[in-house]
Amino acid sequence: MEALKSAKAALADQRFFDGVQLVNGALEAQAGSKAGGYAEAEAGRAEDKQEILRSPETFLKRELPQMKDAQRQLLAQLFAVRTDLLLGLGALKRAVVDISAARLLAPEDEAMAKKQKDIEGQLAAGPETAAGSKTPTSIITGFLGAGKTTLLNYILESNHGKKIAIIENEFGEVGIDDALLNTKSAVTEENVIEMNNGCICCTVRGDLIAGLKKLHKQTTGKGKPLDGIIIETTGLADPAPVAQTFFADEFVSANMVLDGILTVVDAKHIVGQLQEEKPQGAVNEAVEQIAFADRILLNKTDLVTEAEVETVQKEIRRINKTAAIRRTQNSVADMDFLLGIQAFSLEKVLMQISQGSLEEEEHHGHGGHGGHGGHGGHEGHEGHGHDSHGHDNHGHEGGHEHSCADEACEHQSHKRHDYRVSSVGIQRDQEVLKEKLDAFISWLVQTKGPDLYRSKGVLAVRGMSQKFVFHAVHMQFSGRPQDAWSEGEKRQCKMVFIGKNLDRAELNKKFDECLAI
Ligand SMILES: Nc1nc2c(ncn2[C@@H]2O[C@H](COP(=O)(O)OP(=O)(O)OP(=O)(O)O)[C@@H](O)[C@H]2O)c(=O)[nH]1
Repeated sequence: MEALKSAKAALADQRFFDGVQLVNGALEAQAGSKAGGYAEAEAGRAEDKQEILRSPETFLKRELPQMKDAQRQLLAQLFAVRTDLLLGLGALKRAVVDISAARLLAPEDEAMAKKQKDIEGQLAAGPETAAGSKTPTSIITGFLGAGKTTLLNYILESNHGKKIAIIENEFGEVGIDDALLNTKSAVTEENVIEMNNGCICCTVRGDLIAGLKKLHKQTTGKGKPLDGIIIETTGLADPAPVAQTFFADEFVSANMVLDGILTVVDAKHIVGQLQEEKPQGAVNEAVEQIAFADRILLNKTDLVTEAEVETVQKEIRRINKTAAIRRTQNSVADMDFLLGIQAFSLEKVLMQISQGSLEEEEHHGHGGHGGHGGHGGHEGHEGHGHDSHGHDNHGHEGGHEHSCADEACEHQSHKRHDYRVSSVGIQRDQEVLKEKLDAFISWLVQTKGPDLYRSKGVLAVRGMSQKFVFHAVHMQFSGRPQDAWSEGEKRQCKMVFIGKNLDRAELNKKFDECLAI
């Protein structure tokens, strides 16, 4: 069957969401197929389609006796492929449901029996190893009118077969976004919780926790676990306290995992929004939202020229060098770009940094050739074991880490707006000493925490056979040794910091004090 073949190809390419959608389509077609000899009544077909996606076991127990062998085999394969796709997305609980369905259809298949045992073993191993047992949660942020609700609706309308709940934070007018939401999607009213006490970022984080708890009770507590949660923040919100909730609160960190921060940017207005002068001490929300992003949707590209999009992209790169950028219209992007990105998992940091995919910016220079949509990101780094160049902290960082002899280039850099937010990358081909690293981290978190929006890194610690991997949002730090260095692999340290008023020279100097020389 064509869809099965395509789903297998998607699995091989790690396009997990695409793959899930292909399988869902095929399963729906099977459930709705009169030729299949089941689901006869027209009225029953829509329900069957939902049921085969959401509760395959119930569907199969009822329909199995009427199925022909060929259909059983096809369905078994579809569920087996969807199991692997869900594993790719880290959705362990859903994978168990699917492999159980596949086993119902093909009880003699030993490979499937083994797979079922493995997955159940992983789940039983507890939340630390089974990140998949936590509900992945995405934060959508972006300036007023950028296209956040459009993105939310697009995700909800996509045929991903997932049960996703929404938490919205309204600023000012109550309930507008709620009214705009398309209710024919996977969202049911009971899953929409609005934060009406004002701004989610500073005053109602308690409400967010309460909201998440309520959701958990309404769903997992009733045996109807969610596949995901999306939090849409107001256009004026700082996403940090929302993100920090996932580190700081015990209940939330035990049951939910932050999947990523998606920032929608209005290609036509963003440069003005970024450059808007704020009163002393006040934050520019548009700058912060870009600084925090794991994924950036450069939206409304229909309203600007190609040259303008290029300029906007360069400005974004000056603030955040690691987020992947995708140019969009009406916030339409691949589901794999948006959900299941696991941006906060230590494994992802490790993969991203060890693959060296973050290093291209330096070679491109000029700070602007970053996001070729969907690429894991690009990151400036400080060269190999030597301190970098004479840029001070007057806002010319970001795109100009290299010492540029080109006069025109310098000239251009001095005309640039000073966002005070930039990315600093550090790379050293040396090891660090553990006790000095602890002191560095403690200095970093305590003195720079408020200004440090995002940081992540992979470090080689002397005497440690594993890589020390960390990530942090402001002062919320998470790090641990994982994955051994391979035989012959160069032991090195790579980090990136995104924040306000970052003093590149100071960060380098302090980090160099940790080096084992
Ligand atoms: N031309 C154009 N319009 C778009 C695009 N994406 C969204 N819009 C429109 O822009 C307007 C604002 O979109 P929303 O999705 O409501 O934006 P938002 O970020 O949720 O807005 P707030 O809730 O006010 O912060 C709507 O009228 C959308 O239809 C796009 O790519 N091109």
